[in-house]
Amino acid sequence: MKGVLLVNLGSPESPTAKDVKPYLDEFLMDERVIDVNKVLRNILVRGIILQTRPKKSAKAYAKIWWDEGSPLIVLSERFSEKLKTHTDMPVALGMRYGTMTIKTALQELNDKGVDEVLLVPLYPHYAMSSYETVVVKTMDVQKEFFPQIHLTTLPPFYHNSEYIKALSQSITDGLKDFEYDHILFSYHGIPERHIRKSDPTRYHCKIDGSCCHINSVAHHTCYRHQVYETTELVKAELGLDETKVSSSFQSRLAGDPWLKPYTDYEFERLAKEGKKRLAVITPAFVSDCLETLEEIAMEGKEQFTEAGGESYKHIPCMNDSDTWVQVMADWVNAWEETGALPSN
Ligand SMILES: C=CC1=C(C)c2cc3[nH]c(cc4nc(cc5[nH]c(cc1n2)c(C)c5CCC(=O)O)C(CCC(=O)O)=C4C)c(C)c3C=C
Ligand SMILES: [Fe+2]
Ligand SMILES: [Fe+2]
Repeated sequence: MKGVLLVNLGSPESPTAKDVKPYLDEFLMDERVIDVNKVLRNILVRGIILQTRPKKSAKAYAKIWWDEGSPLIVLSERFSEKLKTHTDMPVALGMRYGTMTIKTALQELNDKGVDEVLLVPLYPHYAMSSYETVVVKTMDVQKEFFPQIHLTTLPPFYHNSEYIKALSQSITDGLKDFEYDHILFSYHGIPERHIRKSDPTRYHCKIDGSCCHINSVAHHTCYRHQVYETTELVKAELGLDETKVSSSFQSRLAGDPWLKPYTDYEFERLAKEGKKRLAVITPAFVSDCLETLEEIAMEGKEQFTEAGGESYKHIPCMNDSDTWVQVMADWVNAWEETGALPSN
């Protein structure tokens, strides 16, 4: 029997430093997130970052936490529950980090008699720190505990036309009551080094924008190419004015250079350029989370208005919108019926 495994990033158990610390430990000790050798990673993460970050992160989580729990978890659960009403297959939800494990979710499917699983990493774009780590972890768990299960993985869907239409619809809905001067597409950042590491040709990705429009096999795993492609396709779908749209990268940690331009610098630049009314969309995330609700909706608004901006709107992620659930249902049901996976 076929079944679906949805996997998102995960959240701490509660917005306290005590619970944020083990969550961040698991997250940042992932070799695909902080990709240095184990000894150095240990020093960096446990000796430096975890000394101060849990307290700071817990404060941020406390600002966005809901009565039901972490927004990312609650919204992923709502999405999963809605998807169940659109398919005959069993659907389970797991998280890459934290207590809602991939193993438990696979066990749930296994107990229902599922032996063919469609793995759906809940990320539109490929990055070693998001999509790839979910795939590798799920394959490891499957090999060790569920060797009888056959796994198929949904490819990154950043350029799929149904996804682009659903994302565009969410922008149209989000802008119903908001006149904008500019729309900023703010994607989660990654270190530039990750782009080079994920380039199978080892020479294509230059990170300066000179490569992303040249056709290459490297684009299958190039986060930078994929996010710019999403922006371009949405621009075309909605007929947006070229001068009123741009992309940027948020959520960087200190250290090596991350993908530029940085979102917080863009808030200032756009305000100084005279853009008074800014809408921000965060398409690297399908569910709202700390990075959208705190960093963009709260902090971003403050940064933009302090720099001279007047009105600001964060457009929510697609979350459990009917349109987005229907798109996912069409993909998983097509796989159930014919084995086909979504293409462009
Ligand atoms: C080296 C550090 C990090 C990389 C690389 C990274 C990539 C990356 N992350 C997401 C999605 C999310 N990240 C979230 C939170 C978060 N991310 C990092 C670090 C890196 N992410 C940290 C330390 C944190 C925790 C919070 C903090 O202390 O700032 C979240 C939110 C989780 C939640 O509970 O709400 C998401 C989602 C992607 C898609 C990605 C690569 C493209
Ligand atoms: Fe992150
Ligand atoms: Fe590129």
